[in-house]
Amino acid sequence: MTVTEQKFDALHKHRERLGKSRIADLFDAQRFDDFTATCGEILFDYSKTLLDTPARVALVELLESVNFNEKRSAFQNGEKINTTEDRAVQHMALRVMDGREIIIDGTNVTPDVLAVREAMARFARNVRDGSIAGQGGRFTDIVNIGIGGSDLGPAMATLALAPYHDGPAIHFVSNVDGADIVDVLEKVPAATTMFIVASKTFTTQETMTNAETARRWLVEHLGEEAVSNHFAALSTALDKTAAFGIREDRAFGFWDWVGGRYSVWSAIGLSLMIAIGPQRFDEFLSGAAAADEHFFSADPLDNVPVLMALVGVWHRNICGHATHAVLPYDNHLARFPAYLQQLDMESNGKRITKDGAAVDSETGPIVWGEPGTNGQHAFYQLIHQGTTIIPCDFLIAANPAKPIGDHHEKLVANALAQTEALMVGKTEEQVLKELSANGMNEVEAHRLAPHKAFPGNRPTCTFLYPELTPFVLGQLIALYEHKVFTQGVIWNVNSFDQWGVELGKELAGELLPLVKGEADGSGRNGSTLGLLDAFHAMRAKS
Ligand SMILES: O=P(O)(O)OC[C@H]1O[C@](O)(CO)[C@@H](O)[C@@H]1O
Repeated sequence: MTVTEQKFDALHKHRERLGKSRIADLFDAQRFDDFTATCGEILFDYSKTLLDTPARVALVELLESVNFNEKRSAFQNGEKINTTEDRAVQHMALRVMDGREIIIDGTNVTPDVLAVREAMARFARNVRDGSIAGQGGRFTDIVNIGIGGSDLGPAMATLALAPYHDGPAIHFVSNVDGADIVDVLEKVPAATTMFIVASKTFTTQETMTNAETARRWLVEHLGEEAVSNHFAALSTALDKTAAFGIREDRAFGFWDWVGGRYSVWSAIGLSLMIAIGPQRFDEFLSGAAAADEHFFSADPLDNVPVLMALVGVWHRNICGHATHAVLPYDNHLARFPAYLQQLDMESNGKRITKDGAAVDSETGPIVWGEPGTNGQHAFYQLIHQGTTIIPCDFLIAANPAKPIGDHHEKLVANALAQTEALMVGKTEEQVLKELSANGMNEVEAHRLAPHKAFPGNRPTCTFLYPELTPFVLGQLIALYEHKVFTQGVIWNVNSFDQWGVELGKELAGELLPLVKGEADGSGRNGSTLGLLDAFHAMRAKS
């Protein structure tokens, strides 16, 4: 047994020791202080989990057994930790605010980072004040065309920071489904619309198809000469942006050490910067930088992303919980769960270790979620009474984005009520007592009681922050990024590649001629052939 296997084994023993213990029974006067940590003004509460002090000690020992400090330093120092693509991983360099040196491959990348950030800020300011204008005057609408990390980050953050939005309207087009771009083109005025083509590789099928469609539409409305003024690009492949016809001074670059799902801090954040202005964008970066500082310096028990990771490993590997729900009680974070799906599942959805062997423990959980209170009236039934235990993250702002009446107090009361109900539950005896107090006869009360009882003992973590400012949003995202990194270290997987998306892309390329009816499918499986035949028959009828 390796040392890490021994540590996992010890954790399983802690789970056995805790047996049928109730989370609620772990509470004493100290537990809240002891099982919370802060990153700046963000409070992370993991006291409503079935972890006690000895189990937590064992989790920290697990972390030590994988040489976490050494691996975190390698990450921080720009070593090529993305070993299957031979790349460093340094999205933290994009949020350096003090001009400090960041060395990658022997070169200080900070001057280039700052130069692009400054060029973006100039461009954003000029677009916002109208000194860069379209054929019809000041740009009223910006359409970001991108997918995955080139869409989810800016789309999530632009919605999250809606209260700070004082620039032109921003639209996001990602899907190759023509409905996505057509819906947007139907509502934007060509003469005052700018298209930002966001693609790290500038080869992604969905994005390039949408970009070509946007280009054709613009040319139809305004003529070929409009393209240079109505298009910008964000990419690591500046040769390709030029080939598309995008002016050099409208193409903003970044680097291969920025993963797509970690790229909102780079030029990919341009649409967000145009929405909220460069100063607010800097605050967003500063929040992430503050979370970096925290992650790279705090001791494990004070380190929020490390604790998030350890709690997650406890739930995934030791308790066997396969999914993880993210439940923002903050409507502007509606896209946060989708953003985290890519961040977490594309990073740690792996079955092979960094050494090329099959993993011997479960890796990334299924991440999902919706804002509260909406989810309460949809899927919370299963979280409370279903057969699967789902650890949840609740996110709560102390202050509302849009104060009105007592909405916010009601929202917060609901969030706290859910975490309490999930932990405490309600026994059949309690239900029986309530029903008979309400005058129900005994037979009927006994018939209903099992349905109305809640098992409780369902774990939750809560993030409480003063208000969803650009700074806090930057912090929150970076905390989850570093959680994902830490779990990747524990599972010994490469959190920075995504080969699992390739096969589907290849097959889509092969199938396109069949879908277009330009080739026959001999040799393909019966289901795909059957579906193709049915598809062509339906198309022929319409
Ligand atoms: O920015 P690009 O190169 O268009 O890629 C978009 C997305 O596609 C992926 O490579 C997965 O298909 C993501 O990792 C990435 O964010």
